Amino acid sequence: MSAEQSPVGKQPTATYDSAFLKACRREPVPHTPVWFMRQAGRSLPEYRKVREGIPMLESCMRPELVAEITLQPVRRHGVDAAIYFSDIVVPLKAIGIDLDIKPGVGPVVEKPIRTRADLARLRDLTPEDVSYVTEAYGLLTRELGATPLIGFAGAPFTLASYLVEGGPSRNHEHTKALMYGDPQLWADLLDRLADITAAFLKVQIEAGASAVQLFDSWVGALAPADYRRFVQPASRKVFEAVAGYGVPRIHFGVGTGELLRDMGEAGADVVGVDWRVPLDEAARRVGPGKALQGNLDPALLFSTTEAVEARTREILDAAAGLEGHVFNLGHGVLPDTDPDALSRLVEYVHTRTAR
Ligand SMILES: O=C(O)CCc1c2[nH]c(c1CC(=O)O)Cc1[nH]c(c(CC(=O)O)c1CCC(=O)O)Cc1[nH]c(c(CC(=O)O)c1CCC(=O)O)Cc1[nH]c(c(CCC(=O)O)c1CC(=O)O)C2
Repeated sequence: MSAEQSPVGKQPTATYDSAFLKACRREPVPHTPVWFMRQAGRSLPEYRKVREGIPMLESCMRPELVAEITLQPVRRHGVDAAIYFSDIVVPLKAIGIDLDIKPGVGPVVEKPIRTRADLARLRDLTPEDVSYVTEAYGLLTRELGATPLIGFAGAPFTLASYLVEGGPSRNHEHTKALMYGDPQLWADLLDRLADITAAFLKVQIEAGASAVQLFDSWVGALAPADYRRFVQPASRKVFEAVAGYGVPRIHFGVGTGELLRDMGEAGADVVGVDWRVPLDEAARRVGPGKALQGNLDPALLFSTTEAVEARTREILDAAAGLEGHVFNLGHGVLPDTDPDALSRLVEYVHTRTAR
């Protein structure tokens, strides 16, 4: 690791000059960088082994375990970036919301948030609430050398959906009932969540995150006009709060083909695209001045190597004219994915795009 300091914070120059961060900044790259959402986790036997008997949320609070799990896919696949091992509900747990991650279900909130009185339960997040995060970043930045570490958080809409529904939801009916029925309470709820999310991202950047990704996984459930009215102000507040650090800000959601421009305009430097929109079309929708990330259908990894490579070539061709491209899946690695298929994919993208 170089002792030289980069233009951004305490980041070593070798990290600043990595292919991943260059692509995010829309600079020329030696090869297209690759990482995968959910690259750590259940697809890896070494993850299942170290997680044995430890509940998900507890594992997120043990710095040594977090560091080990975060490093596993970097060692195995040779990806161009690590993503901090955590979950989008960790900051909510840290401020005392009574929630758990139930195996096979996902995050479940004991008492959903639906009234003005409930808002008082959403207090500010302080660095002390998540001291284990700062500690784990310290371990990780030492181990990772030049490999950038991505921090992340859930966006206000997606967090609100979990809090209002009380768990994962297909139709978001309680969330939408609140949003349309009491716009002022909704705006106040999203504003609270924006402050909590911004504070959580700041902790991660100050501890060494080289980039951050804001997951608005479920916002594709909204029409563009509703997105702009009910969601964009809070997402913009999060992005503005971390703008001064100068680290790339990635914004991602599923089924967001109609929202790509608005999500970019919320303040992202890099817009994540799922598999439903080809990257050249996504670039037209997003407009100039932003890099794109994506977008292989994660289910394709259950097919043949030939099928994966054929679709990957199409993606790389569609990305050829982009200002910056980070290769990723269109959503997270599915739990039963063959890890060797992921390793082969990294190798394939690197070889195909070597300049
Ligand atoms: O309802 C669902 O489909 C998933 C809900 C669910 C969440 N955490 C969860 C679950 C249960 C599960 O995955 O089985 C619970 C959860 N979160 C995570 C894991 C580990 C794994 O997937 O094997 C797990 C499974 C826990 C276990 O091992 O039992 C870790 C996680 N969540 C997340 C991330 C960030 C990333 O994707 O890279 C990461 C870190 C991955 C890494 O370090 O490589 C983010 C996350 N968690 C969550 C969401 C909301 C979107 C969604 O609901 O799909 C999102 C954002 C997204 O993936 O779009 C909520």
